[in-house]
Amino acid sequence: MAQQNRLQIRQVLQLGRALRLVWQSSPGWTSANLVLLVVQAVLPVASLYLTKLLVDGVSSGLLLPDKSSALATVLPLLGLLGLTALAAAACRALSGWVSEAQTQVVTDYLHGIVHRKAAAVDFAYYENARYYDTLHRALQEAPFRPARIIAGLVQLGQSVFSLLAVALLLLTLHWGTALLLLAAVLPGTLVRLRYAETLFRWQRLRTPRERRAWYFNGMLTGDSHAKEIRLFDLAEAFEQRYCELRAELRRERLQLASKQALADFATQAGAAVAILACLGYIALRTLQGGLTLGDLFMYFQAFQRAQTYLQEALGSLVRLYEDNLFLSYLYEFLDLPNHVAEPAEPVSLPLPLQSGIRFENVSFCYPDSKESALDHIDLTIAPGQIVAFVGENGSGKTTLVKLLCRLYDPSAGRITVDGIDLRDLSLRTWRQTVSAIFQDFARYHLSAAENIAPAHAEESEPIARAAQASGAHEVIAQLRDGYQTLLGRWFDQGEELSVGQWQKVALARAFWRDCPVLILDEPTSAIDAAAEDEIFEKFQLLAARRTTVLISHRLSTVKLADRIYVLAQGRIVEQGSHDELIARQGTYARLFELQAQHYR
Ligand SMILES: Nc1ncnc2c1ncn2[C@@H]1O[C@H](COP(=O)(O)OP(=O)(O)OP(=O)(O)O)[C@@H](O)[C@H]1O
Repeated sequence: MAQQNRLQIRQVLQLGRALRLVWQSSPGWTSANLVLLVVQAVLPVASLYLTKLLVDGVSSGLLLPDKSSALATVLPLLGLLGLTALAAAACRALSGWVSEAQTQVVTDYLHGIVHRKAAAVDFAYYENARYYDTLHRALQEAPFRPARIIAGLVQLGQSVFSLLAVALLLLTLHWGTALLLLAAVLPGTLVRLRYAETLFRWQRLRTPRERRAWYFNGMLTGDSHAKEIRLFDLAEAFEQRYCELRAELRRERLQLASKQALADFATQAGAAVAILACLGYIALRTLQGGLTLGDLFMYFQAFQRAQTYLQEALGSLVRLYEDNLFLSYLYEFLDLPNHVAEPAEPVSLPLPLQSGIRFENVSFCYPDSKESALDHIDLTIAPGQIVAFVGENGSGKTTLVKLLCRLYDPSAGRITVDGIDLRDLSLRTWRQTVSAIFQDFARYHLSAAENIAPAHAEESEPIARAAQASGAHEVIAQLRDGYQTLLGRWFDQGEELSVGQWQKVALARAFWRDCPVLILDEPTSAIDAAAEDEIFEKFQLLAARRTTVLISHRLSTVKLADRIYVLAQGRIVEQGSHDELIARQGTYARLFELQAQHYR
């Protein structure tokens, strides 16, 4: 409990971090907001004082024989009051506009921060459910909490400034009024603080269920499951599970909302009692002749306003506390550590490669997993060599290339390139050295050219060359606008491709980056046999200068590799050229024979 409290206090103390974010995103708008804040605080007090002068002017005018002479006092006061009201209205409008503009800027800025972090965190996080909970909470809270913090701070500033001004006025009546004010507002505020904490804790616990509900929602409304949902008649079952989850969350949220309603009632009731006591005192003093009618009016108003300001100030504090608690979700996300770390002093990698890539006794176990996915792997990939990995599902082939791409670091052993540990190269250097296509390749709903070279779509020649090598050129040439055609059906004018055509485009992307190391994880699984043959014919030319790692279940493709490694349960069980492995009559030969039978 004490630890929890300490944690929460630390979170609240991070208000500085929220303010820094707001300031960094929009210094100009923040300054404008501050100026408006001060002006808006002063205007109501000026208006109160002018009203008092007006009431006193009118009441003393009533005693004069020539009533019209009182107009000389009253009319300018009326004019000033009108000007004050006008200025207050202008400030309110301006303040609304400034706040809106600032909210937009801060929200976009925050999204930018989240995007950069999401792209920079270890890939491992994307294979971890807890990360998605954290990301989900950050995405839910990041866009609007800082804007609410700004609004809360503006409100707090306005209320505190106005309160100070009015409190000074009230103290001229009696010091006890300040105590009455506090007694009116404090208890309800404390209850609301408690409620904010309860809500925060609940929100944290509900994330997995909420994400599950979103998952069903996504399946019911997205395109990736639309076929199966119709064919297997899954809509009703999924809808029911969605509704159950939502109903459970709704029930819990409503319980919390009723607690909040109680807290609000406590605030209001306390305030009503205090107002009555104070108003009674002011009326009594006026009847006793201690106050003029103008004073009566001014103090009545001042007390009511002070009570409103105090309530607003404490309400803003509660909201700030709550917003800050919820912003801790964003900080939790932004502070996620990377385990695949950049070296303190990166070593440079001279190209072309000399001795090649070595796995030295490499073992790997996925985080939260008990079984090793790779077990004491030792192998060498010479520069310019085509090396293939084969093995049954789950034998560790993709894990091996994930390590090679440094999406993960080995749990034991090391991977070297020309004798340099991968961990000593800067991530950027290594990732620029490697190009890859994975089984779950991406389909960008962008133009065909952007699909091949996402950030260099204007480089038409190398794009076309890569597309020719992968067989994508023939596909793209038939599209309405060639390389400028938008692919996919997400956006208007987009043209959908078949799975194999998409794969050819993804393969072109891997070819386009003229990197010394090329990784092909099931690159032609959806491509027809004739096209595959052609691709690999061109590919041998293309790969001549490159070190290539190929994963494929099609052993007719694997045949072309200089060296083949057969994996089973994370270990290398056979290795050699195609002919050597066939001669050995082991697992590879058996698998090859099995596949060949289908074609006889
Ligand atoms: N993110 C992960 N977290 C935990 N375990 C994983 C993860 N990814 C894969 N594994 C496990 O690691 C082992 C090796 O998986 P890997 O994907 O490397 O196999 P593969 O040989 O590429 O299989 P396939 O031929 O089906 O693509 C499997 O037992 C798998 O269950």
